[in-house]
Amino acid sequence: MEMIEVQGQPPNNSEPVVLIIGKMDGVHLGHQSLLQEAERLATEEDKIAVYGFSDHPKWVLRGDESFKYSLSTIEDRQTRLEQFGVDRYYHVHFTKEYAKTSPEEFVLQHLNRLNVRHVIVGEDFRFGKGRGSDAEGLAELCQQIGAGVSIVPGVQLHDRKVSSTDIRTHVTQGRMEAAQAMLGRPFEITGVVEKGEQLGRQLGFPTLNVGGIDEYVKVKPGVYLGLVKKVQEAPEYYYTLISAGYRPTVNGDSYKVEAYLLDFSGDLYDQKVTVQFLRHMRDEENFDGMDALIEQMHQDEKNARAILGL
Ligand SMILES: Cc1cc2nc3c(=O)[nH]c(=O)nc-3n(C[C@H](O)[C@H](O)[C@H](O)COP(=O)(O)O)c2cc1C
Ligand SMILES: Nc1ncnc2c1ncn2[C@@H]1O[C@H](COP(=O)(O)OP(=O)(O)O)[C@@H](O)[C@H]1O
Repeated sequence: MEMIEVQGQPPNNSEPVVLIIGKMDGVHLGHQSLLQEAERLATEEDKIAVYGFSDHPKWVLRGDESFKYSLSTIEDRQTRLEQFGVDRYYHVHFTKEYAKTSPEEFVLQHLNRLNVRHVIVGEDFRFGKGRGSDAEGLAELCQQIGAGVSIVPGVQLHDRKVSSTDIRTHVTQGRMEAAQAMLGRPFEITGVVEKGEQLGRQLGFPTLNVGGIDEYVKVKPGVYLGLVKKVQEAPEYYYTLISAGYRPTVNGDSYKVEAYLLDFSGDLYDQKVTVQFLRHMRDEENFDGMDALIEQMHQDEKNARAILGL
């Protein structure tokens, strides 16, 4: 997929595009409905493009930490959107300055450079300085640049609209099944295996430490059942016990995600892995000594095997 970095105005473009506006964090069921609409509307000549913002406005403008972290990195979004037929991603740098763009400037100057045939947004879309305009306002302005607009209704799940905000809350509360229901797949993070303190193998539970995951929302500290995928040409999956948290028993100092792969032995250092969270098994505990921790880890493994039929 083509990736275009945008600071302020996007570059001129000649090929016709069907454009979806939104960060698409997580590419959840609601986003997937916008993607289906794009597939439906795009003709042979059209490119399908996403106009996505780099950071959440509530983080950039208000410093609200709960909007700092994401369900997906830009690489994750790229991979996923490509699978849904997207040809191009405009990665728009959302800054305090950019937030001053008026609705008119956004459509008549920015979008007007893109040769947009059709724009697709969700029904609650707001845009422009101070969230000044909405989907209807977009439709009116787009008439002036000869682009059609589709306003796609939100996807409902059990009386709530599927949203990235709700999914982030589910993840931080350890509700992995609920997150999965809204995403249409398990919540996952991708990173590179780093060296830890080499304590795991002494305890009989070697764990790979997943590095480079600072952008992701932090799952609630605890033990999870999940999968590890080795990201390579022919991916391999392993059932896994995941420990996420601060490791109070061993005086851990920072938040870490570690994975103990069932029925695996080998070296995974420096490999790229994806960790998928399937279900929360228990909260993280501060054990009185290593023996109690080891005993509990054996129990965790037993519980996991029982669930998986291993
Ligand atoms: C199944 C499992 C459960 C764990 N549960 C806890 C826990 O409840 N409390 C805790 O402090 N650490 C827990 N840990 C983390 C261990 O303390 C950690 O894996 C160990 O210190 C090894 O660290 P290292 O990989 O950096 O060497 C758990 C690890 C695993 C694999
Ligand atoms: N079943 C397994 N699950 C996770 N990692 C394993 C497993 N078997 C071997 N390993 C390897 O051992 C490393 C973890 O060993 P550990 O003693 O916990 O060291 P570290 O503290 O560096 O993570 C992993 O990064 C991986 O390369």
